[in-house]
Amino acid sequence: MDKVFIDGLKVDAVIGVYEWEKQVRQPLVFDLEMAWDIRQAAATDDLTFALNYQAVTEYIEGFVQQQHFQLLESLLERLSAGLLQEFGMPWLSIRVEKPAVVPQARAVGLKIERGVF
Ligand SMILES: Nc1nc2c(c(=O)[nH]1)N=C([C@H](O)[C@@H](O)CO)CN2
Repeated sequence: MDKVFIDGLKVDAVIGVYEWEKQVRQPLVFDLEMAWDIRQAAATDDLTFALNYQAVTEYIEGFVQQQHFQLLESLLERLSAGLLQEFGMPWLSIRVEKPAVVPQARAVGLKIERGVF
């Protein structure tokens, strides 16, 4: 299956389990791979038949800025469910980094896959 990707999407979010984290916005960085058969878009040269990565980007920005979760797990589970429903891709892989929150590490985070590949 073909894949559409978004790499290094930075969105500021209120997220974290500690009290100080509920008072500030922290950067999150998302990487996505989304399964999509690109052949109809390629044959017609028509965005209507493509998985529009600009629209996906704007959906993620809106979702993350409106939600206030403690755990990255909660954010990714709900965000991936929303993306599958809104855009109809059969499968996605989504990775989120919280840079610089754990001083010993460059970044921490998680990666999940949802849907059927
Ligand atoms: N698996 C997870 N571990 C941790 C999370 C998380 O969301 N998922 N969050 C935190 C804190 O909020 C972190 O930002 C600071 O240590 C800790 N561990």
